[in-house]
Amino acid sequence: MATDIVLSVAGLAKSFGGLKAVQGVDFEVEKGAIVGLIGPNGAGKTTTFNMIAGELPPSAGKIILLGEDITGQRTDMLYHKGLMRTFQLSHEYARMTALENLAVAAPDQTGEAIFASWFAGGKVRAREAEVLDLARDTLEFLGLTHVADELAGNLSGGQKKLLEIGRTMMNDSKVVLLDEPGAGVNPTLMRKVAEMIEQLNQERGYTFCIIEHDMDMIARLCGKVVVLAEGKVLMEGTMDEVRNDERVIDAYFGGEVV
Ligand SMILES: Nc1ncnc2c1ncn2[C@@H]1O[C@H](COP(=O)(O)OP(=O)(O)OP(=O)(O)O)[C@@H](O)[C@H]1O
Repeated sequence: MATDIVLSVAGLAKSFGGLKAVQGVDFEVEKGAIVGLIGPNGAGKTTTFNMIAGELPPSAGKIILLGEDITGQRTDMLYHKGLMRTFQLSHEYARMTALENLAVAAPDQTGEAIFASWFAGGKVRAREAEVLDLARDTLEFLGLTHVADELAGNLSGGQKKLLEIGRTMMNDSKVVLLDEPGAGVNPTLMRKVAEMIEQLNQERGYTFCIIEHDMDMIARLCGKVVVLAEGKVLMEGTMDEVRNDERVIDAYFGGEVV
């Protein structure tokens, strides 16, 4: 395998009873790339993410992260290997503040999630002070400093999306799977989310794989787009190639020009 491939899936498949949700999917994500994973509802995109992120065991196939076979490894193991995902519906801790939500996403010095020890009492350790500093810096990067002490449950949908991206920054994740970062976000915030992704990609070297239904966002961000339909890769190419492909127009866009 070429060294510049950070993530690859080969023959990835998942069945739920008799339903073949994902049927032998292959694609590669190059280091420093932003790859789009698109397709109509029910195409198998989230199921593919769930398998890569260790939430669902594949029925068949292989997942290679940074040269290592990670097929079937759990989410927490992958977290320590620098792979994180965000969710279509944000997964914030509603009764914790925005700052605390980021702090608990950081690993502690031993590499364990800091969450377990966070509220254990005792004096604040040096690492916790460090984590709080990083959480504050991350909030500043996200433009969320003004809501640092607000309960995460009270944030807007868009602010919660930004917080999700912030969680991946607390672990300095190098490979990030974003599941619909634009869903439920207003156009202004959508541009901001796209800017954050570009900044993390260009300035911090993060590699992204993004599921998104907003084609403008995909066109803006992604060099390569992988199109799934009925659990299979229909094609991959640039957004221009994808837009003009008859199979994609038929399968994904119902015959209408994108
Ligand atoms: N846990 C599950 N049990 C049974 N069927 C499932 C399960 N998860 C997904 N499916 C089915 O697998 C297929 C693929 O679903 P998936 O969520 O991966 O699609 P998707 O491309 O992400 O769709 P969307 O764009 O609507 O989010 C669908 O038919 C869905 O109903």
